[in-house]
Amino acid sequence: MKNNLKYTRNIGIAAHIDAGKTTTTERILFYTGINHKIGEVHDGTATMDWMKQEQERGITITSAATKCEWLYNNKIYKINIIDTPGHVDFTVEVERSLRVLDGMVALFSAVDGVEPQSETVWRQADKYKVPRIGFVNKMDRQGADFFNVCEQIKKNLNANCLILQIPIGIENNFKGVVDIISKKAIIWDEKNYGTSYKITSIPEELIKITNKYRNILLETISEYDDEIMSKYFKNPNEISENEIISSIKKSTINLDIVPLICGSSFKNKGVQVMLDTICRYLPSPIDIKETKGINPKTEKKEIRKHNSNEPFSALAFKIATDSFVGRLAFFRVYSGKLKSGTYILNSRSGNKERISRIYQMHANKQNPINLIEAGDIGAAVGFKNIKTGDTLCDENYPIIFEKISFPDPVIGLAIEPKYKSDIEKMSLALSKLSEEDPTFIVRNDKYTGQTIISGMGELHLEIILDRMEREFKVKVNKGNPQVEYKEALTNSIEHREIYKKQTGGRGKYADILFRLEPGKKGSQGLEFINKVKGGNIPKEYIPSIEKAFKEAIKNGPLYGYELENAKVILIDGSYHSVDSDQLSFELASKIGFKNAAKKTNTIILEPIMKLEVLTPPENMGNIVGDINKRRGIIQGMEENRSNLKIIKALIPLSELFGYVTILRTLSSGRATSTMEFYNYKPAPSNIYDKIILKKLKK
Ligand SMILES: Nc1nc2c(ncn2[C@@H]2O[C@H](COP(=O)(O)OP(=O)(O)OP(=O)(O)O)[C@@H](O)[C@H]2O)c(=O)[nH]1
Repeated sequence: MKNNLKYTRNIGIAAHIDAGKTTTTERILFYTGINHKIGEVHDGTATMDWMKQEQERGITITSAATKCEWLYNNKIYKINIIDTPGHVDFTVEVERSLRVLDGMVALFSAVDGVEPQSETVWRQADKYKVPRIGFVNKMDRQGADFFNVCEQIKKNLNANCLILQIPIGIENNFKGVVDIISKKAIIWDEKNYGTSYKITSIPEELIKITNKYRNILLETISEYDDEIMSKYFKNPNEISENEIISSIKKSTINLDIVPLICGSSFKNKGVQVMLDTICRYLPSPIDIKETKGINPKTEKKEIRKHNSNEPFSALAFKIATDSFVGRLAFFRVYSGKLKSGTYILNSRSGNKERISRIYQMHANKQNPINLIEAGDIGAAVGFKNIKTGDTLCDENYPIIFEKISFPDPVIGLAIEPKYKSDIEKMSLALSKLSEEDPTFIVRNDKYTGQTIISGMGELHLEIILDRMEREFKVKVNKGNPQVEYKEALTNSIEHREIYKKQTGGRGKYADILFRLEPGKKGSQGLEFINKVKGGNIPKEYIPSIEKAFKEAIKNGPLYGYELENAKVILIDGSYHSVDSDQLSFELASKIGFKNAAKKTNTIILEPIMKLEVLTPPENMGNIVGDINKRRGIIQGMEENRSNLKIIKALIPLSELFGYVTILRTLSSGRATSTMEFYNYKPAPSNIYDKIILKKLKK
């Protein structure tokens, strides 16, 4: 079939945990004919939750991609869907998916409204400028209130919501919706899993409210559309349905408005209309015309038009190990086409790679295809060296797209294999798992020699250990969870390092003079500036110096924790025409960093978490008192519609281990909490003693 980009949609479904993402995706697969039966999360039969751990726990852990087709307005639309996890420990899955998607369906629970993780995914979508529609799910549940959720979205997410539907009935009695644009009612059939529905006239009692919201709709879109505005003032009845639809699409793509609809995925109501809404308002790859990047050779900006006739370019957004096909790299094609069996350039590594096979993904199943074109999402095998965020391109037209940024892991765990003979198996498992997951990091503690694995939270590490046991057959002993601190320089130092070795034959020589400084506030990693004049250090050695410093800052001078940031200004140096080589300069930089860093003043930074507790009012005093005792700072208190108090606080991670159990005790099991990384802050001095004591004990 010809790839008609106009009728392609690449979308993600994202929300707070349990809002119903997987349930909704399962309905989509059923109504689009991909599945002949509806899979349910609670039965462990959801297609998209294919991992054993997902089925057992009823949560999504890894984002799954699939493709389906939907007939809208007499055209077949091809929709690539990514179902993402809601739990904050797996936020990386949302981040990387949003980076390559053109649109998002933000799901909300009609009862719980905007929840902490809804805010996180919303911010992530803002960051990547992803147009979105909102689907207020669970309209059948007791306490459901569509208009209240709309108000919360406006207030808490600062969104310009555009209500497109009025619910018909509510809770147990939820039957369907009034479509404000067509002024028609859609009532779902209770039988046949909602596959059939009636389109009828608006129930008498909803005419007034429909007219009210139709007016609000026209007013809102006319703010962004002069033509609609002038017609609206002359005679609103003259504005046609098609004009309204194309105006909404334009403003949605420009991120000016967010269309809102509602339904109940579990009760099979509203999902077909959601698919129509995706086709109607979310952008096709050609609505977003181009992607910007940098040509690594000229270092100049370039663009790739989203078009199959342009040179090939794609972004790898996920690496997964599959037991049958091996290492699978998921990628989004921005321009050109790729045939299986051909070569591409990985512009990060500079290596040419042969793509032996290309697949269209359906959860964990691969359907082999020969060709993939601009606008599409697929997976491939054959890569020797590939990382999440790599740009893949035509070797004659190299380009590097903006990288995906990932948060640093904050919780660590010391592990060792249960059986000595498993050492190699363990290191293979760890390297495969960290290749898949950029927020899972493995390091050796420089003081204790232990292997420390670190991740986004306790659940994240629990799942990693579970996967090690099941997929790689390695059992491990583990220590208690520990905080992954960071170190920060507070002053700058100038240092000269001369690395010299005379061995009789060709020796080694490198001389560098550099300044080591704290990095820019809020920045991460190394900023490297080369100020060497007149070829005192030949150009070809500079990248080795930069690489060595980048590596060196992973081991801070105080306790070996990673430096939050640093700036290195290479000022001068000298070389020897025979003895100098890249390795000499690399070693001079590594040793130079250690020696310079020893002379700096370094402090410890500790991760601070954003904690949100939901509790009955009578337990609030106890919980707030406890938060204060744990060095927490209360940020605010609110009340939700069920009269529960919401306590928001910033609190050091080191005070939050086992918090779920503590909260249970404080509230007799009635309060719940969510936490999410906020920032790093200088730790009080007693933390230094704690760290040293721990390391000495080991
Ligand atoms: N009553 C009702 N329950 C729903 C609805 N949609 C989902 N659920 C239930 O809510 C629970 C969570 O649904 P999921 O689809 O797993 O939610 P999710 O957002 O994918 O969850 P995570 O992936 O773990 O973040 C399940 O028990 C569903 O059956 C709905 O429309 N009405």
